[in-house]
Amino acid sequence: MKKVLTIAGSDSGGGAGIQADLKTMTVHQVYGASVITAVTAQNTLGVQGVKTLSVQAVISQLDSVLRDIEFSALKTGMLANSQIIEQIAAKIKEYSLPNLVVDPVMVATSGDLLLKEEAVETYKEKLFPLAEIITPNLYEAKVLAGVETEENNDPQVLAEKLITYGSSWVLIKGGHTTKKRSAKKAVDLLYDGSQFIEFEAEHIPTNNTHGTGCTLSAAVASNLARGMDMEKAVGQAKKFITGAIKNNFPVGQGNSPVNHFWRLQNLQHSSNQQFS
Ligand SMILES: Nc1ncnc2c1ncn2[C@@H]1O[C@H](COP(=O)(O)OP(=O)(O)O)[C@@H](O)[C@H]1O
Ligand SMILES: Cc1ncc(COP(=O)(O)O)c(N)n1
Repeated sequence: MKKVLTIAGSDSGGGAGIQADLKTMTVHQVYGASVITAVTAQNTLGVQGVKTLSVQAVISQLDSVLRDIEFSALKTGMLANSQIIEQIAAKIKEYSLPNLVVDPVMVATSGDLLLKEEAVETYKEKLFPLAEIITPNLYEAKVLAGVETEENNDPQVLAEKLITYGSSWVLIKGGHTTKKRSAKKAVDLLYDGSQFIEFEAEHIPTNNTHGTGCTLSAAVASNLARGMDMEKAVGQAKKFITGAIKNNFPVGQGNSPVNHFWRLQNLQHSSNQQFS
């Protein structure tokens, strides 16, 4: 079985972060290991507290797993600050880890900040050049491109800017343009510096989208670990997240997480053609 590592924050509510990643990896039939960067006190209503671990604590977890386990892919989620990003980048280089998926998490769906502002430059300088793919949402893409005005919402222009930071691929997620309940499509844009590929799915009119970004990037990492090329890995991950949003179920009193298990239910009830 292929092994995949997530380096991210813990969501006590179980819908995003490390918890979403491990559930996603499990239903993709890869072995998931985790390095925790921060512990959030979080539920479906929002983030009530954040305790970021010391750089030493993060690196010691990373050394433990990297000395022992061979990973076919890894993803990063909430990295909290620039010191953590810098040290993680150094370790990824040291161990020549393959198939790095960077989800540059900045803000939770609830609006709570998960990254120090000064860390944006460190992402660009240290981590993106090592990444196979970066997966910002539209808001994150604009911050990373240094674009703040409303008129610069064109994902193609943003992708062209972000690819210059050195990742092999950029995926700009369309969830934030499709938050409006009237939206018909949820479109994500993949770019490798020469070709734009759009992934289109039906837009599901719901607020129960907690953990969508984490889940999508963990699915991409799992698919890459299983040997898919980037276009297929993203295409399958997009189908997975769409089903997970569609099949959400009530969890707490706020915005429910996506349903990671729909794929298991689906596997039980179908001949598994869709995911083979
Ligand atoms: N309401 C929705 N209906 C269908 N797909 C959605 C919806 N909201 C988000 N998505 C999809 O979920 C994935 C994560 O996107 P997004 O929500 O923008 O990321 P993030 O959680 O990082 O903000 C993308 O593939 C996006 O198109
Ligand atoms: C620990 C942690 N990591 C990431 C997110 C972002 O997830 P989302 O934007 O989908 O709520 C989160 N809420 N908590």
